[in-house]
Amino acid sequence: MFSSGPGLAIDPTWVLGSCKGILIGRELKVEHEKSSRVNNVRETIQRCAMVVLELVAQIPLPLMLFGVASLLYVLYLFSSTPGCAKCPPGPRPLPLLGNLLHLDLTRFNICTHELSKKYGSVFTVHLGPKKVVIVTGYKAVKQVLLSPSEFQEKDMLVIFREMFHGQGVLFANGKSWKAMKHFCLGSLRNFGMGKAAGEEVIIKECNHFIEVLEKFKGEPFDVELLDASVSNIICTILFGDRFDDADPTLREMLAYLKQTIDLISSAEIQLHSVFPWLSWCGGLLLRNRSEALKNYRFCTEKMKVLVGQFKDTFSPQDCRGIVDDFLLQQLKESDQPSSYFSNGNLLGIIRDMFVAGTETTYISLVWGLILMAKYPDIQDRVQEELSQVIGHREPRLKDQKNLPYTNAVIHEIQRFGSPISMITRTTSFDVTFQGYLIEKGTKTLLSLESVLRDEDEWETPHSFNPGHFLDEKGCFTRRDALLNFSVGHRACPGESLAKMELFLFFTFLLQRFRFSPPPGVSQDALDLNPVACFIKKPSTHRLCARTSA
Ligand code: HEM
Repeated sequence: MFSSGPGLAIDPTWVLGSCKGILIGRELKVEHEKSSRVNNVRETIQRCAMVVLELVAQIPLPLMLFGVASLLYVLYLFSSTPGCAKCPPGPRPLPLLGNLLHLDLTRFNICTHELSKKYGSVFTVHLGPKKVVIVTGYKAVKQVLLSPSEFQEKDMLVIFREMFHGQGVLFANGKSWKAMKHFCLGSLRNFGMGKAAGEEVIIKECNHFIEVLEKFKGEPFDVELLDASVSNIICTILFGDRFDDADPTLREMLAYLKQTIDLISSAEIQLHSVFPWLSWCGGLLLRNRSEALKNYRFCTEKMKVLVGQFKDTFSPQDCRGIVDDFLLQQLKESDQPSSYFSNGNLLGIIRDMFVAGTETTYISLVWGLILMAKYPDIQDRVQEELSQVIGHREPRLKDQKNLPYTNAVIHEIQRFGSPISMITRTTSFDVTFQGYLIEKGTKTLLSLESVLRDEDEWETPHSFNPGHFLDEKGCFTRRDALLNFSVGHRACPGESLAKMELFLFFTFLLQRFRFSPPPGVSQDALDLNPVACFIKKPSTHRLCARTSA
């Protein structure tokens, strides 16, 4: 995915830094050695690369930049407009670099918005030599998502293929994905979603987080503290029990998850996805890639230990959670050589549920608290409604229908602060879409952000406005264009669970606390611009939570 990641723009300081690193003789590391023949070829390429880089490094920088710019300009002038007449339109690409120099990928959503104004809701850009079709706006994106067969497969960053090998759900395709998605939906229903037991698990975590916040006595706290409580919900559903907040396994997994998301957002990894052959230069040029792969291997080892403990204590009569449910299925299909219930898929399911079930919900909640601190009038109205309808007792899911304003605010938080701004697909065959030809295997980026900010669907798309979800009588009203969980065959299987979590956490916290910016920071100064990242995260990190009167 190329969401609002900080981009493919090549930072010259980074390139020079890497060259310098090479010249001072950093040791060559060649990853994933498969055969000595391949190694020899790689080593030769690396040696050649070093020689070339040494030569290039001797050229004065201004001269080198002038040379590269002139070469690209000449190539641009002599290149014919690529693509076919029937393909979606788009800016004219440079040879090799495509539109990388036109696109500010640290503001990819804004770029996409601007390009869609010029070229329409379906257009082509070239990320390096790779042609990518971008689809924007509610109508076009929904049409792709609900297409029966045209855009079936998910397209993935190269690093995800290297890490996950098509196991699990999130980064899988084909028959294995289908079997695992079916399992996830069924097992989530059994152990979490739409059940009283699921509600109890969430309420336990809400009360736990309230205790954590009370210890700050109104002093500023780091919103990242929320991640352990949110994560413990999916951990309980997976493993049958929560981790202590300070448990080293939980802390390490959360830290590695955050670090890996930042690494994957880096220019290096985005660049690698455009030019996969860069990995032939080993760990030298792609240190973030090596670091992300190392993190992933570390987490996989941790998960293997956990799974081992589960296998040792597994009893088919007493399923503790999704992991046991998987082991039971594995046992039932043990005589079927083609079964998808493999150990690899078990690790994949745990990883996907942990990642998707933690980061997205936690970020949505953080957006919610920041928005309440920024707009105290809206916070007042929510607290007034909670006090009238619920009073001092604990909120419950059944209260939702009696809290129209609070419900509208929670839905608007999901629209305004949706963590996933882009999803990817690829065409399974040549497709005619909205009159354009999209050739087989074309990477297709669907901008969910453009749906959630579609000017034809939302009255004030760029402002936080709970009125989007209220009718003229003040009753809560659903909006079809709220596609933050996606739709169609790849839609989020955790949608119901996430909605339960958002409602309960939000009402528990707002009933108990008044959220405000830290001392010295005004409401106006609270920054609503997301940090450029693979996942759309807010940049503010500290807030105050004072006990409500
Ligand atoms: C506010 C919270 C959440 C949001 C906004 C969200 C959103 C999404 C989106 C947009 C997708 C991609 C769908 C696509 O490619 O079309 C997705 C996939 C997925 N989500 Fe969520 N999600 C959330 C919470 C959760 C939770 C709590 C879980 C786990 C229980 C979860 C598990 C998954 C999985 C396993 C997939 C992959 C589905 C597939 O590829 O078929 N998500 N989610």
